[in-house]
Amino acid sequence: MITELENEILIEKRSETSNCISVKNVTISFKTNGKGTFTAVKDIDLDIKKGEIVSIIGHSGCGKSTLMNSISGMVRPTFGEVTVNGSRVTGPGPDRGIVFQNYSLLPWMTVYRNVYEAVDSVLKNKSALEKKEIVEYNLKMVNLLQHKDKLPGQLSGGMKQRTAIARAFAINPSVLLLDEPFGALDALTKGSMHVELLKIWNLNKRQQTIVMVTHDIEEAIFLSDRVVVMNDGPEATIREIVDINIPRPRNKKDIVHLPEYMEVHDKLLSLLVKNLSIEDVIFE
Ligand SMILES: Nc1ncnc2c1ncn2[C@@H]1O[C@H](COP(=O)(O)OP(=O)(O)OP(=O)(O)O)[C@@H](O)[C@H]1O
Repeated sequence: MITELENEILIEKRSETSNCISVKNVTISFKTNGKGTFTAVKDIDLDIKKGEIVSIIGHSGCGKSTLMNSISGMVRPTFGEVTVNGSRVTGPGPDRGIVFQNYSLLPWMTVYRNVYEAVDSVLKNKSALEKKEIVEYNLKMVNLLQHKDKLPGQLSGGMKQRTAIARAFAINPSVLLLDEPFGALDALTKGSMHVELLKIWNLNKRQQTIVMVTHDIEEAIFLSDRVVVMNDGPEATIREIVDINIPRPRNKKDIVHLPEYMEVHDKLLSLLVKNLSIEDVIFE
């Protein structure tokens, strides 16, 4: 007879070996206006295990969103394939919640309605009361309950982004795809959203797979198990995948003093920043 805890560990161990997302030999080219093609990313191979948090980092325009969109199903690979939970991705699906950098809220619906519609279309077997509770819980989490009746046009950039985050969290998908989700937020809100994200991940027994595009090295280290560093495009490839071996739970204030943190921070900086210092210019 095994205990509940042993059972959970067994499940976790089993899931550690199974890939949730598999990007196989993916190349993505776009048609350009002048009848040519532009290859954004080339020959990408990336396996992400169930329950992993993986960040994608790289310079602006290198193809992070393109790679992410091949997982969300918004962009079809020109070559290669992406599978999620064993099924080939052919379009968006309710198993993947997405937060874009440009919010993507429906402008004619209130904050409450934007979240409710998503919950209503995905969690069909919940009662109306349960759906209302889920929406309110998630709006409270992002501090927007008091603004629930506003339209997107009446919100600040950060508030729009928080609405989009609440909407993605509310449907509790097995895969959460976050494209610079916290980019528009002030440092304090960003910090508390990081904690909320990890809280939700823990509540789901760390079984939810999270892929996040970011420009923020500290954010990537705090949240991730691995950081995928991309080369510049066109024809961008994966430059290196860096493991973040910092034990969880992580405390933002404490981890920065750990040798593992400093080592991985240095490594990411040197992979991403070409010139770490500038020569003083001497005017004669
Ligand atoms: N639909 C499209 N048609 C043509 N080119 C595209 C399309 N989508 C993306 N690209 C090009 O692909 C390249 C990668 O774009 P992508 O948005 O993936 O970069 P990114 O790394 O996410 O950038 P950022 O960090 O600035 O958001 C860019 O050169 C972009 O212009």
